[in-house]
Amino acid sequence: MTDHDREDARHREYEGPKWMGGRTAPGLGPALGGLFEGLPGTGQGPRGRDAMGDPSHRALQEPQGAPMNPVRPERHTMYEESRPEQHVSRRPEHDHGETAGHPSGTTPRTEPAPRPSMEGRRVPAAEERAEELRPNVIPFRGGAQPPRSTPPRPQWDTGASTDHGQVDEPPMSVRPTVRDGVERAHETLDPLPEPPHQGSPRSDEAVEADRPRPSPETPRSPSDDVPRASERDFDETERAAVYRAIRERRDVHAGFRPDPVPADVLTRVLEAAHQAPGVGHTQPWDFLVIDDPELRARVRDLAERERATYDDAHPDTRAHALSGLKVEAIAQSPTNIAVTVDPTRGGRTPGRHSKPASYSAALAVENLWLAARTEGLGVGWVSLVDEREVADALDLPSHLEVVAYLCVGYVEESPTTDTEDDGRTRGRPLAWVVHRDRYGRRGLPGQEPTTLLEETITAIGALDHRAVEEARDRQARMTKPPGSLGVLEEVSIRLAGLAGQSPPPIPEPAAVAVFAGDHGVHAQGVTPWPQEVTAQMVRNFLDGGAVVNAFAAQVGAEVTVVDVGVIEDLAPRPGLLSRKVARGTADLARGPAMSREQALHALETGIEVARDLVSSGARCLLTGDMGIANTTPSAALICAFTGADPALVTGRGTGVDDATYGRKVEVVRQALTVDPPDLDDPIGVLASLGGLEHAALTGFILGGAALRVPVLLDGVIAGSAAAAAAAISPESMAACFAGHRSTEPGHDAVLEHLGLRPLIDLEMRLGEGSGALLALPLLQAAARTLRDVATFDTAGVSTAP
Ligand SMILES: O=C(O)c1ccc[n+]([C@@H]2O[C@H](COP(=O)([O-])O)[C@@H](O)[C@H]2O)c1
Ligand SMILES: Cc1cc2nc[nH]c2cc1C
Repeated sequence: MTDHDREDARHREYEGPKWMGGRTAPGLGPALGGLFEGLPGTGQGPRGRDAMGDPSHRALQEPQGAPMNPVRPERHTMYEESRPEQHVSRRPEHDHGETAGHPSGTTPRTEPAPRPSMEGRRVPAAEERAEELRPNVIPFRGGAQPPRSTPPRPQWDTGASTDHGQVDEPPMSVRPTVRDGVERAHETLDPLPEPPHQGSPRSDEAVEADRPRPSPETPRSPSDDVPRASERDFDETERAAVYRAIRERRDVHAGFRPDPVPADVLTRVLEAAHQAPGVGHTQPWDFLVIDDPELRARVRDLAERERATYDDAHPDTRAHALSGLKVEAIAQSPTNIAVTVDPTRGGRTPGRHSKPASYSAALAVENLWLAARTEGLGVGWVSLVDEREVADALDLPSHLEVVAYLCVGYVEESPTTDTEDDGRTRGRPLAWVVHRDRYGRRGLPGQEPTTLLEETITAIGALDHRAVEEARDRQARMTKPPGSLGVLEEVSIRLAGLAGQSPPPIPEPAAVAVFAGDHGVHAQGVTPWPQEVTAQMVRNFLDGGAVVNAFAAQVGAEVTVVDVGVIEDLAPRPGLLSRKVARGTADLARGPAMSREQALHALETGIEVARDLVSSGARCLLTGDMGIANTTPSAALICAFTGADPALVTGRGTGVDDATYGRKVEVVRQALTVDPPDLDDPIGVLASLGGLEHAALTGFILGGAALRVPVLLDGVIAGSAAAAAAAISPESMAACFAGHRSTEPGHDAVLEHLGLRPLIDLEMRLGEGSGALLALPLLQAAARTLRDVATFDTAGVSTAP
C-alpha cells in the first residue's frame, strides 16, 4: 500500500456527523455550479508575498528557557529567528515560569470520557480531495486545482509588501499545513467564467448555461428518450414554457404602469388561481379584486405605518429601501388582489387539521403569480402589512383571513427583470436544500451525496489573480503617493482578489454572528466569572444592551446571536438562533471537550449561519463570541495549531489574578498532555480542546470563505478558530481579515501563525465581536478607495518625476 493509498483509505473513512446520519461518501463534489449567482468571480492563484505581514508584527519569540509545548516541542524553534522582545515586553506582569497547581477539591472529578479516535478520520488534504473530486465537481471557484508552478506563498497574500518594493520572506510561523494550501493558492487556473448575477436580467441562454448538468452517469429522464405517450403529455416547447414561467416569476416592487388589466386577462389569471390544489378540494380561497383607488390608499396608509415601525427597528437594512417601493406600488398598480381564506370551508374534510386552509390559499397565490407572468403582468406581494388590519380596512366578514395582498399590473420593464430584491440577496442554491435519505446528506439527484463540510471545503478557492493585479495597478495610479495608504492598500487589493473584481464591492451590509457556549473547564477555576454570565450576556445581546449592540449600531451591522452550547435554556427571541449542540463542553483538562460528532455538528452549524446571513444579504461577516472560560480552550487550540508553549499564549482573559493565571497555564498544558492532538486531524483537535463556539466559528469562517465574502475576525477566540479553519482549508485565510489585536498573548501568536495583520490595536479584550466591528469601517474604506479615488490621469494631477 502506498502512502497515497493509505491517505485515500483514511479519507474514505471520514464520516459525517452521526446526527446527520453517519457515514457519508467523502470528498464528493458539491453541486454548486451556477448556483451562486451574484457572487464575485472565480478565484485564481495569487502571486507574491505576505502582503499583510508586517515583519515587526510577525516577530515573536519564546524567551530563553521558557517551557516548551509538551505537544509539539519542535515548534520551540518556530520563533527563534524572530524578534525576542515582543512577548516579554507585552506581558511583563505575567510570570511565565511560575505556575500554580490545580485547585484541589473544587469540583468532583468524573471519569474522563474517552478521547475521540482521531486515527483515520482526518479531513483529507486539498490535493487529495482535488484528485478525488474532479469527476464529480461542478466547478465553483477553485475546487480541484492543477499542480503548482510557483514557490509557496500564503494564498491570502496578494503579492505586495506594505513597504513597496522589498520582498519579505514568508512568516516564520506558517505551519506546513498552512503552507500546503498556500502552494495551491499560487497555482494558475484558467479563469472560470464570471457567474451570472441574479440581480440583473438574464437571457434564456445564460439561465440554461447555468443549470446544473447531470453527471455522465445520471440516468436520462424517460421523457428524453421515450416518445410522448399521449396528447396529454407535454412536448418539449410546452415543458420549456412552464419551466420558464416558474423561473421568471418575480416579486415586483416597482415600475407598475397605470393602464388597466383587460378583463379577459384578469379572468384567466384568476381562473388559474382557482385551479390550485386544495386539501379535500375545499377551495377555501376568495379573491377580492380592488380597483377602487380610495380603498387602495387606505391599505397603502396601513402599509406605510408598518413600514415606519419596521424601519425604526431595522435602520439601514436592505428591507428598509425595498419596503418603500412596495408601499408605493399599492397605489401605483392598477389592480390589487386580496387573497383570503375561509378556514371553515369544506366542513370536516380529512387532512384539514394537519394542513391549514391557508396552505391551499398560498398555492392559489402561486398559480396566480405564474399565470400573471405568462400574461406579461407583474405581481408584487405586500408582506409588510398586518393582515388583520387589512381585513378590517377591506371590511371582510369576520371568518375570513387575508393570506396575501397583491399588486397586479403591467410593468415598465419586462417582469423578468429581477426586482425581487436589490440584487443583494442570493437565492439559496438548490444544492443547499436537497438532502438524500437523511437530513444533512446533501446531493442533487444523480450525484453522490456529500456533507456540508466537504461541500464547503471544496468550494473554497484562491484569490483571483487578475483582480489582484488590476487593484494593485489602480492603487499605484491613484491620486496619492504610492504606498501612502499603507496596510489599507493591501486590504483593498485582497478584497478585490476575493471578490474577483476590481474595484471590489464595498463590504456592506455587515452581519456579526455571536456564537455562545459554555465550558466544562470552568470547573478548574480558570476564570473569576460565574458560568451563568454566558446566558445572561446572551439575553443582554438580545435586549440590545451590550457593547456589541452599541458598536454594531454605530457601524450599521446586524447582530445575530447563535446558541451553540449555552448550558441554560434560552427562550426563542428575534435575533437568536437556537442551535444548541450540547449544554456546554466537558472539561478539556480531563478528557476531550467534545465528541467528534459534536464538533462536526457545531462546524456545520457555523457554515449554515454564514450561508443564511449571506443569502439574506450580508456582504461582510464578522465573528463574535460569548462564553465564560473560553479563553482557556482558545489558548489550548493556539498551542496545538502553532506549537507555542502554554505559558506564552495563555492570557488573563476577563482578568484573572496571578494564582488563577498560573492554574490556567497548567490546565492548558494538561489538556495538551492528556491526549496529544493529531495535527493531521484538525477536527479531532477542535473536538479535543475547543469549545462549541470555537467549532461553530471555524465553520462560519469556512462558510464565508466558500462564499467569497470577507470574514472580519475579532479577538483571540476568533483567532483560535481561524487557526482550525486554516488547518482544515488553508485557502480559507484568503477571506479572513484580522479586525484587531486583543491583549491576549495567544492572539498575537495565532495572527503571526496565520500571517494576518490586525487593523486596529486598542488594547481591547472583550470579545462579542467588538474589535471586528470597530475595524469594519476600515475594511469598507479600503474597498471604497479603489472605487472612488481618481487616478493621476483622470484628475489631471502630475506624477512625481
Ligand atoms: O476576544 C478576546 O480577545 C477576548 C479576550 C478576553 C476575554 N474575552 C471574552 O471573555 C470571556 C472569556 O474570558 P474568560 O476569562 O472567562 O476565559 C468570553 O466571553 C470572551 O468573549 C475575549
Ligand atoms: C460581563 C462580561 C461581558 C462579556 N462579553 C464578552 N465576554 C464577557 C465576559 C463578561 C464577564
